[in-house]
Amino acid sequence: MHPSDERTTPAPDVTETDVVVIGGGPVGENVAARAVRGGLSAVVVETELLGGECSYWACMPSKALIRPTQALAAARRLPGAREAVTGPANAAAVLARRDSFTSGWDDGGQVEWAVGADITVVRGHGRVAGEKRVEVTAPDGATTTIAARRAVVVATGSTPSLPPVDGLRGPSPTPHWGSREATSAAEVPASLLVLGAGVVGCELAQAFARLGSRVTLVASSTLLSKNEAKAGELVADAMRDDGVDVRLHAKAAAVSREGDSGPVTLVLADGTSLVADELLVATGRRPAVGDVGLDTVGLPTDAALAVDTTGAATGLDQGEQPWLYGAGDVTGDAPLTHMGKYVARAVGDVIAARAKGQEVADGAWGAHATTAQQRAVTQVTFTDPEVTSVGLTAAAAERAGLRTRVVDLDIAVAGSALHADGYTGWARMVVDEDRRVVVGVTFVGPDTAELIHSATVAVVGEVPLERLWHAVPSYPTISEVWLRLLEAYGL
Ligand SMILES: Cc1cc2nc3c(=O)[nH]c(=O)nc-3n(C[C@H](O)[C@H](O)[C@H](O)COP(=O)(O)OP(=O)(O)OC[C@H]3O[C@@H](n4cnc5c(N)ncnc54)[C@H](O)[C@@H]3O)c2cc1C
Ligand SMILES: NC(=O)c1ccc[n+]([C@@H]2O[C@H](COP(=O)([O-])OP(=O)(O)OC[C@H]3O[C@@H](n4cnc5c(N)ncnc54)[C@H](O)[C@@H]3O)[C@@H](O)[C@H]2O)c1
Repeated sequence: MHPSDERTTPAPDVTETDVVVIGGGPVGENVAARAVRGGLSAVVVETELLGGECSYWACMPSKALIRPTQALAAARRLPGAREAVTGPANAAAVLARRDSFTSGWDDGGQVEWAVGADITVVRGHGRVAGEKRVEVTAPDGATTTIAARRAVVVATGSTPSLPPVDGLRGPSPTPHWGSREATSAAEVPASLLVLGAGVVGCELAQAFARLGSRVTLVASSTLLSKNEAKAGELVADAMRDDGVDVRLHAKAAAVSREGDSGPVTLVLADGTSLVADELLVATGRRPAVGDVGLDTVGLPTDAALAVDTTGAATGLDQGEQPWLYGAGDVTGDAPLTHMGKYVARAVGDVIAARAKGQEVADGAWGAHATTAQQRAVTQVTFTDPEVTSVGLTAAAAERAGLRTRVVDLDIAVAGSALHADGYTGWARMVVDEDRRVVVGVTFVGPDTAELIHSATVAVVGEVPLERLWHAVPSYPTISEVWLRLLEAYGL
């Protein structure tokens, strides 16, 4: 039973509503909130904790683990502040602060928010059960069916995917940490192997290293390989400075463990044996479509739920009035909280608009279109240095057939020099030469997270370079990098 069950509307009370949302993560919550704002009633079916992965095992706890030691590292870069840092981070205090951000894994606050927003929360496992119907299995095993007058939205998120490595395959893989165990860890292991150097692997490898673990990071290629290559290089350098043993182009062959909690061994394809107290497997996630009843409407249960630009499911005949929608990680598109919530707002709004017979604005950048999913996905990887990006990488722009010009430079402006001694940063601007607008930007460097929104506005606004020139960065800030990028371009 969930701690906040008494604040949750019991399932049997609800048999019909306008919109049923399966999955109460950040995305499902936002779909429901927008639908209610549009005058509809909405039920969210949640099997675990309202708020989803993001609130309890992903964004919030991981960032809470990262931020304190980033502040320490920032102080160490500043003579005058550096001298006041007289010891290592207090790991117990960091973990306690992390606990406060997850509300001790109690979703009572979220349930209260939902109730206040006129959203009905039903505890249980939801499955599509044919057109406009959702079957809910309550925690006690009781089953009920909710009819949706307008729409069913699948927002079930994603689950970790294990690589085909001996000892990790099969129904009972070697005990190890996934991102859940890492972000909710009760203590910092003396040594930690991290398999996978994507966003989860990199953020958590550095976080645990800075909290006192001896960390080995095993990357099958380079670090953060979905980003511009330079980003991964700079993060690898910083990791090494933090004492992380970074293994690039390493292939994992087998994993084993002494008992359930003894030391864990990771054998690489070249025969190298790595041993540590704990192993974090962070090799990606897959859409949670397995047990959601998509087969009852003829959709596959082993692939992401494909959707159009209004979030309506494709692959089944929905006519003029779609009833099945998907949003968030389950769609496989940009698995990020802020992008999922952006889609959620469009989905909630479009369901309400269609219900009222209003015109749907689904053209590029229309109110009901999720155009940014294709053209302006933003992401911050909270390593130190942060890796922040929006839109297309240079390679993606080329693949898209654009005639591009790429401007690269080190971030070395008055603002960055003042920000930290020895500030190391890098910027890339990708310009569509035919339209003379920016289609992609990457910044790598301490505290560039707050800089990326300027780039997002430039990309989404399709601001011509000649007009961007008149956006004057304040002196002395790291934003002066914009002026240098435009000068390097030739303005
Ligand atoms: C370690 C880590 C750190 C991350 N950090 C960031 C970050 O800093 N910034 C960022 O933007 N993104 C981050 N992400 C990604 C982010 O967590 C996801 O993109 C986001 O949670 C997706 O939201 P969602 O609502 O689609 O899915 P989820 O948050 O996964 O929520 C889905 C919900 O559906 C429920 N559910 C599933 N199946 C059913 C069912 N059949 N019936 C009822 N309920 C069901 C689940 O219990 C869950 O509550 C991180 C991910 C990880 C793993
Ligand atoms: N700050 C953020 O925004 C943030 C933080 C964490 C996670 N996320 C989201 O969560 C999603 C999942 O993150 P993730 O890091 O698990 O996935 P990912 O897809 O970003 O990275 C997985 C990595 O594992 C590697 N890999 C796969 N098989 C391997 C193997 N056998 N051996 C070694 N490496 C292997 C891949 O090459 C890849 O680099 C991301 O797509 C991201 O959108 C976002």
